[in-house]
Amino acid sequence: MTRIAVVGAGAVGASVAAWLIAEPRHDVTLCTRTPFERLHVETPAGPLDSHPLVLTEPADAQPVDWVIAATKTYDAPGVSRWLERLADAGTHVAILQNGVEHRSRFPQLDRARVVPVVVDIPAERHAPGMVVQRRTGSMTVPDDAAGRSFAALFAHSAIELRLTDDWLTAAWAKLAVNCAGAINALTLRSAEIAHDEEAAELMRALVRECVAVGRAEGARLADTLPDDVVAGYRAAPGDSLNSIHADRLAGRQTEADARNGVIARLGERHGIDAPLNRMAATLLKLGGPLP
Ligand SMILES: NC(=O)C1=CN([C@@H]2O[C@H](COP(=O)(O)OP(=O)(O)OC[C@H]3O[C@@H](n4cnc5c(N)ncnc54)[C@H](OP(=O)(O)O)[C@@H]3O)[C@@H](O)[C@H]2O)C=CC1
Ligand SMILES: CC(C)(CO)C(=O)C(=O)O
Repeated sequence: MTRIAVVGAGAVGASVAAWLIAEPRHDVTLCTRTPFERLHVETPAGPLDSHPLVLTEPADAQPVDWVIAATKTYDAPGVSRWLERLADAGTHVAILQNGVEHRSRFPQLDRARVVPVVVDIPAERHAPGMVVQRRTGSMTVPDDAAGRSFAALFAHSAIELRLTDDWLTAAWAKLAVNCAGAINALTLRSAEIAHDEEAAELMRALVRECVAVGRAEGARLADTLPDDVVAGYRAAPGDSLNSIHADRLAGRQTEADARNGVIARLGERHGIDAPLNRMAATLLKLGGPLP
């Protein structure tokens, strides 16, 4: 039996947990903030239903083989409280979050046992334990021992696991998609807004800043990325909500710093200005959660 704890059973955590639970050799515990009894995930391959063990208090947790952290980036301190109970010297920790700072959010962990995961699984949470996974999607991890063990956990699942020897580039390419999502969060309009040429041009401009800073950090990003990102939004179902837009609608804090602010912050290290991403992060912060 592989003991797995999923910390944060929201849109991504619940989707991933549902697939992990479907493998009988996995002993899966959900570590949540809001309790629920039934986990129901609508996946492109059909519904996955289960009644997993759900803990809400770190004090009740025991060490496991794998911790899968899938909270928002700003909830990293809450994850660390769970890790104090869930992780011992043999535990691996996978960080399923957006942004490019997966490892630096958890400096206390042994680098060899951390798997930073680029998640491309569009999913929406409708109620605690009730999630719609829009696409089967993929997860990209470094092609090292820990990354390969993480991928093996999903061998039975429909989620595609990609191993890469250039995780930095994968993370920045995903950040390019996410930084453009600020336009959805600021206007409160779903993916369809990318068909508006003025909005699309703003998305491209945000991505151009991301490309400049990402390249300075060492990522190999294509010149076509700004157009590719807009094409991706245009190809998505018009009503899809990205997670930062969903956060605003739900009255939650947003990941603006991890998705836009980071481009301005890291840009400063290289003398590259990223005023549009700085503005997006500032407006999302000052705009705060909707009432
Ligand atoms: N949704 C998506 O389509 C995608 C999201 N991502 C990224 O994945 C990450 C997770 O996003 P997403 O799943 O959308 O987020 P959600 O807000 O849907 O889920 C986060 C979950 O973490 C829980 N949580 C917060 N603090 C704690 C804590 N201390 N202990 C236990 N649970 C806690 C929340 O609890 P509560 O229920 O109480 O709020 C919530 O259920 C983000 O970095 C996001 O950017 C990446 C790709 C796609
Ligand atoms: C762009 C998307 C939907 C891709 O999985 C995402 O990362 C998010 O909603 O945060």
